[in-house]
Amino acid sequence: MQDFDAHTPTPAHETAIDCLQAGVEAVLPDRVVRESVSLDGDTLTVADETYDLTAYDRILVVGGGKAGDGVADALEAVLGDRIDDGVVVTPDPTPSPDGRIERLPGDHPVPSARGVESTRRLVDLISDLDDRTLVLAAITGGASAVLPSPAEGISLAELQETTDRLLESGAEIHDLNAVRKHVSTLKGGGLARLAAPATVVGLVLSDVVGNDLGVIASGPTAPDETTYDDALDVLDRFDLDVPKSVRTRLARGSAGDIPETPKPGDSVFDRVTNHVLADTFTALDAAREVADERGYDPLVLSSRVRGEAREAAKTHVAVAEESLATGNPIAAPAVVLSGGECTVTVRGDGDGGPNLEFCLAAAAELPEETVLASIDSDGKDGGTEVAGAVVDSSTVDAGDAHDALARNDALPVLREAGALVESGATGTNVNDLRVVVVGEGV
Ligand SMILES: O=C(O)C(=O)CO
Repeated sequence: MQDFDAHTPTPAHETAIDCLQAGVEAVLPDRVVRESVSLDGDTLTVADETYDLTAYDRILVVGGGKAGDGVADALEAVLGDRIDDGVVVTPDPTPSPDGRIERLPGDHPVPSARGVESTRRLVDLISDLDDRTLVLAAITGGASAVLPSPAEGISLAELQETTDRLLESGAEIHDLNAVRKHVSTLKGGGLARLAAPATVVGLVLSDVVGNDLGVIASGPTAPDETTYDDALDVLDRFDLDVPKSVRTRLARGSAGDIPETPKPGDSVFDRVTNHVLADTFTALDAAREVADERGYDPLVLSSRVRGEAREAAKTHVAVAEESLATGNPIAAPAVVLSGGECTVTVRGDGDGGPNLEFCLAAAAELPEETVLASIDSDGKDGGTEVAGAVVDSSTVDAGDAHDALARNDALPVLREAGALVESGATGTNVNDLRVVVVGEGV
């Protein structure tokens, strides 16, 4: 991963960026997998579980998402020629160093034709397995779009339109994925169902608040707690105008004409174990250490902040104000950290994403002696090519900020102010990471 590129005129700005960089480095798949997966003779250990490899004739690696490539690299490094075959689908696939795991392309945030083709290869690999096969599944955020397999009767164009509507709606990921799980074959436990009776071990990097396995990447290896009715309810609640084929499928499912996704207790999960190897808290913990080393009092406010980005920003400004005024919840100089997944309800046609909106809204109200930065850990906020921004009370004029927010156009204003944080694709994906440095730079 390249060093973050950001304007850091003061030590407080530097601290903010260094905290974020350390946070992302702590959740890079290579580091995370090597910390949790090891091979000793014929014993494979994943987190606290061991697998006797003499029980298997074949070991396959499948999966995908934004961190899929890194997970595959690390597994190749740990398992070497014990891996027999594999297909991993990611947005920017790099050739496998030893060619054991095929790396194929998929796209995000909207699924693409090449993603469908790549996923078909993965499906072919895991169809018809026996109980002497071990499947290691890289489950990482972004896979809902990167790894598409539209259900019968739904075209790619219809899946793309449905994804667009869902993304624009401001719906949270639980709702979004309740729909996606019911219009595709691999999601909602579909991968586990296809691979049964093989043993499936999910290696999960969570980008979902609360680490709900049924939601991360739309839960290909996890039981689905949602139903066709839930998916229909999402369409109604957000007043979503989706293609007829999608509504028809959900209605038929709701009427019992199409089988449900596998639920908790279903026998397809008898040989499935999922391990969450890293999440947002892992990143915040590393950021906290950096703040501590710099002489700040660190406080992890929450790894579960969600809701409309511009509203969450106000809460973070309020925390900074309180810290300066009364020393609560922590006295300055302090570093307040948070993570989570904010959303944006798109009303304008500008450029931006949740982290950019968060920063712009905060910049309009931040007290002096405060620096705030917010990034998407994957390095691309919303549909932009930038990770996020770092701001202080002098970054933007409050009126300009409000005008840009009304157009959902945070990117140009923050670019003009020289406030962008650029990292390129980081190769990993947990949630958004935020840092507020309150008080003088130490
Ligand atoms: O579903 C996805 O792909 C997400 O990014 C959430 O894990």
